[in-house]
Amino acid sequence: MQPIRLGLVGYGKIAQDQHVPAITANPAFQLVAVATQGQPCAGVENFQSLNELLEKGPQVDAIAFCTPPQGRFALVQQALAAGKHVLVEKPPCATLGEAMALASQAAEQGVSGLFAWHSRYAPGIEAARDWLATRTLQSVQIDWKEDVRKWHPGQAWIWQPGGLGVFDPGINALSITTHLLPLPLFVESAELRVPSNCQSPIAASIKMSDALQLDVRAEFDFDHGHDELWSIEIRCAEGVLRLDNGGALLSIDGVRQAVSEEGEYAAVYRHFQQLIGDKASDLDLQPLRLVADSFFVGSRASVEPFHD
Ligand SMILES: NC(=O)C1=CN([C@@H]2O[C@H](COP(=O)(O)OP(=O)(O)OC[C@H]3O[C@@H](n4cnc5c(N)ncnc54)[C@H](O)[C@@H]3O)[C@@H](O)[C@H]2O)C=CC1
Ligand SMILES: O=C1O[C@@H]([C@H](O)CO)[C@H](O)[C@H]1O
Repeated sequence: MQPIRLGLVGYGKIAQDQHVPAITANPAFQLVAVATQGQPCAGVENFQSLNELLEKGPQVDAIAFCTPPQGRFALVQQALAAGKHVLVEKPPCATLGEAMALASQAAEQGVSGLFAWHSRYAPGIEAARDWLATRTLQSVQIDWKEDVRKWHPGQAWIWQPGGLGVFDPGINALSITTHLLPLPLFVESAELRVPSNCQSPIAASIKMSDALQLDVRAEFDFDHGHDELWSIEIRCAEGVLRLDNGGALLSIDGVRQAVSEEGEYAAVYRHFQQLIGDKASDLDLQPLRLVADSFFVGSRASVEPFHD
């Protein structure tokens, strides 16, 4: 079987850390070209833009997008219009409207699209989802705290409009939570703490609920220099489920559970391969909607300026 010829746009941190290793390890894909504005990718043809890749580069069947969310919409639109399958890093776009338009265009074009909510593929998520399916939910506490200087060094885009600030990692927690829970969530209130020299928050407290008044709370912190914390604790009538390390670890009533051995991005690309084979798409908008609603209803507090 011929491999899926893959182009990649935006050869930055996540492309180097995760995407290229996952693509290289999956024989169903062959990375044949990269379009990027930073350092080139070794071993493949490099182009300065998607336009140039599509016009002058080798034939590709699919394109992975690892650019910042601002400006990504036009790029993905161009790939869809060219009949390419698309894998789009999170958050899919800078706005909910753009993401909705991409979902419609992928359907109209009859190509496969994947909004790669990578945290949904963490090793403990499916076992957690199976356990929760027969339990009585009481409350959810999300704590998602990391150091932006470690994960986004020098990335000014994250503090600009459309860059989401702390919701850039925080949306991962929302993508897991919305995948685990049976009913859609909505935002009741939010407090956004925005550095005086930034356009997006460095910390946020969010209160969410669902149609059955489930109490869901989230604390996001992007300036959390010491022990990073990526945890979701779900209290049920029958016991307490806890995901730690971004979903890599699962415990129930304090007892560690067996989890998958597959890494997040290996699973993302295996899913993308399956969608292409099934002529299907997976373009969930709920995590981005919760972020948009947090910005809609969130109170703002100005905090000290951020310096990288
Ligand atoms: N940094 C991290 O730990 C993670 C980041 N992500 C997501 O991946 C996306 C990218 O993040 P990073 O890799 O950290 O950012 P980055 O700033 O390191 O990389 C972005 C890359 O896109 C390139 N680029 C920008 N505009 C372009 C254009 N029009 N055409 C071609 N290339 C263009 C830049 O030259 C740069 O190489 C974001 O949406 C982020 O949320 C996802 C998981 C983890
Ligand atoms: O998607 C993302 O993951 C984090 C980090 O890589 C691990 O939590 C990063 O801030 C965000 O872009």
